[in-house]
Amino acid sequence: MKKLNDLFLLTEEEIDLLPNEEDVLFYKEHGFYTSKKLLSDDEIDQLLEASDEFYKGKKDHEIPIVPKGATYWRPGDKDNLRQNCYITRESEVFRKILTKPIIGAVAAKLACSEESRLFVDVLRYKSTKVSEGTTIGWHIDRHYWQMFTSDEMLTAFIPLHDCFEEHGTIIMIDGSNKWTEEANPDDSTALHFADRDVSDLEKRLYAEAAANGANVKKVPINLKKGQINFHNSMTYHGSLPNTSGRPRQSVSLHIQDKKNNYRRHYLDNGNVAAHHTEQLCSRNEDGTPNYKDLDYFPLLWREKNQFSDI
Ligand SMILES: O=C(O)CCC(=O)C(=O)O
Ligand SMILES: [Fe+2]
Repeated sequence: MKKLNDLFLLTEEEIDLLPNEEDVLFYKEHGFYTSKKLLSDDEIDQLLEASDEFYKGKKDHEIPIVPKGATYWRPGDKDNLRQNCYITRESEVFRKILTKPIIGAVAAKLACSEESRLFVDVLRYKSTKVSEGTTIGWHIDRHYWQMFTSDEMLTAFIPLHDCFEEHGTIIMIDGSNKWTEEANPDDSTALHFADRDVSDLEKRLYAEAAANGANVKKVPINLKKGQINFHNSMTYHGSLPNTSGRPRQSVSLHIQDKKNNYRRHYLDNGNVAAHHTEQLCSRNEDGTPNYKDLDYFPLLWREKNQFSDI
């Protein structure tokens, strides 16, 4: 029988791509880390081609329902910012390339975890020279993920081309992963950023910084094709319109660390915090969503010797 271990081997070259101790310390201190080139030009080109096909309607598999609350662009929808959750389920090419062990291994190393599991993904297409609806307001991903126990979940931002400030690349708020929530202790931030007012989010960012006695230092993340930026779920980030002349195309992979689990969390309005993935994944015996359902949340990486046969 094939051992799961065999699926999680890195080549010598890939081992050299892992973050070192200093990189992990940088990540802990600043809340983000930019990798070496983890994807080849050929892999990125395959992803671009697959996304062109996807936007024309080609799907290798279809999710059974588009869950309520999931962003899911369809041809004919407004074209300023296309956002499609579940691309690694619907496209074989995305699935194959983005579940390469090296991506999960880097995530695990940063989170100091023996394992990483995919949580959910979003393919994005930010039209060029369109300002309306293309700013992604300041937020921390944890606000949307209150149904989880772990603060160590993280996101891999993977552009499908060189991605610089002019493309409206992702921007990190340096060190904000260490802030505690002082100024905005309510749950309105749990609304998806697409449903929030950008200037309100800007005000909240500055209020939060002031309450923490910190300055807002915005760090645009310039990435060469194949590089990936990882940010912690507690790090404030956002992005601005794309002025480059080409669409900004990217995928965000949201990743669970090993210890992450479901918890019942009540929002201020009395509702239980719920994520749209819960409409698809299996349930535990007690009826709670199974965030270890390896069908919906595949393993991206597991340290050797952690498990036996599959
Ligand atoms: O694509 C962007 O500019 C931001 C995406 C984002 O918020 C994320 O990856 O968590
Ligand atoms: Fe985010």
